[in-house]
This record gives sequence, structure tokens and C-alpha cells, in this order.
Amino acid sequence: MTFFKYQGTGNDFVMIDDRARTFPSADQALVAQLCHRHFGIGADGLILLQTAPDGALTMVYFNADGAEGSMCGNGGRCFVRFAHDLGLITDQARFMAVDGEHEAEVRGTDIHLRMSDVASLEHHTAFSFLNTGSPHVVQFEADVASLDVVAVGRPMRYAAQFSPGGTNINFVETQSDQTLFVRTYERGVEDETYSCGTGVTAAALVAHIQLNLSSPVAIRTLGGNLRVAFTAQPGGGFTSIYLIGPAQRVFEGEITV
Ligand SMILES: N[C@H](CCC[C@H](N)C(=O)O)C(=O)O
Repeated sequence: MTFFKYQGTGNDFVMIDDRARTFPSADQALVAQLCHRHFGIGADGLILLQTAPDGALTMVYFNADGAEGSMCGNGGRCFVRFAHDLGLITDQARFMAVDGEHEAEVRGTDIHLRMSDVASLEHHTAFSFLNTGSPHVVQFEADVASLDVVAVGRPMRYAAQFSPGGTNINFVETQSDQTLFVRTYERGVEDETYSCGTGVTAAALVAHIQLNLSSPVAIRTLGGNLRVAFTAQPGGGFTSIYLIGPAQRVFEGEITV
């Protein structure tokens, strides 16, 4: 079976053209093994490109632990690049994902991906919590660069208040030029990843509310730069949310298992 490897700001994915529906997607151990960085190809997740009976492009996303995940923003950008590389879409696209339909646009090296609207956010003393397709805690920190993201993030990810599903945890710092620096502990990978698309989207929306940053918000992650554009609604929610940044094919190969 042929696979392709894609990355978007260092969030990396095994990508498989599964229009023939031959991939054994119920086999969690296989997905986890393919994503394993020592025993497999190595990736933060695995994505199947499928088509629905009506022809709609469909993204099926699995976390590195092998379980089907909620929405993945960087994975969505990589999915659009993959569909474009296969010649299945032109520069404008629509596809289905677990959280509904997404519009996207290919503009040179960047993919503009429309994310689900966000109706509401929860604000707690130390952090905010919201769902941008996946659940995210956004917590501002003074020195994100020297933070031990796994040591601080993992207990929050498993905290009783977020059970049973758990949450992703984003640590955010505002830089002097109003750019956000974001590091993320990712659920399903159970480690820090180089970038998390739904996570930086969550960080941008919270930064708009708490720090009055205007759209588009620029974000730096360990794996590169992203932008998040949005329209804030008078009632407190957000619409027309776009995650913008590069996504590219890295290599391809054959799975022989
Ligand atoms: N890396 C992904 C996040 C996936 C979230 C997933 N790990 C979960 O909530 O289980 C992104 O770019 O949005």
C-alpha cells in the first residue's frame, strides 16, 4: 500500500489515498504502529482520503495512538495539499471532516482552511477552554520557551474536570510584536507536538478576547508560523475562522505489513 508523508508547520501525518476503501481503519494497533517514530513511519497522526457516495471528499483522521480523533487543523491543511497534489481539487475546495464541512483555498505554499464556528468559550481564573473542532485549554504563561510542556501539560490533559475525553493544552505567550508564541501538549499523541492547528486557532480567539489582538493573529510555533483570521460576533462567538499556513509533501513509500 502506498503512503505519503505530509507536514504542516511540523505537525506530520501519514496520508493514504483510501478512495478504494481498502485500508483496515478499525485496526488501531496498525495505525499506532505506522505512526510510531521507531517501529513505523513516524507521525503525529494518520489521515485517510476517502470519497462519500455523493462524491464529497472526506478526511478521516486518527491520532498517533491509533484512535479516530476529533478535528485536526494542520491535518486538514495537509489533506487539502494532498487532494491538490492528486489533482482531485483546484485551488478552491470543500471536504467533509468529523466536525462537518470545511472550505479551503490553495494559495501558493499556503493553505487557507475554514474552521468550524465557535459559539462559546469558558473562562476560568488560570485558563480558557473552548472547542475549535477539538477541545483546547489556552493558558497564558510568562516564559513559554523554558516551560516543561509535557510535565505541566500532561496532568491537565488528564484532569477530572475534562474527563472522560480529556483535552489538548496550549501554553501561550505574547511577543513584543503582538505575535503569539504557542506550544501544545497534544491529546492522542500524548506529547508535545511542533504545532497544533486547532490549538493555535483556540489561542488566537482567546487572545482576541483577553488581549484585544485583531484578526489576523500571527502565531509562532516550534514548527513554523501560522495565521488565524476570524470575525468576532457581538454575542461572544466567532465565525469565518481561517487557519492559514504552509503544508507540504515530504516523501512517499510502500507499507509492506
Ligand atoms: N494536531 C491537531 C490537533 C488534533 C487534536 C487531537 N490530537 C485531539 O484532540 O485528540 C491540529 O492540528 O489541530
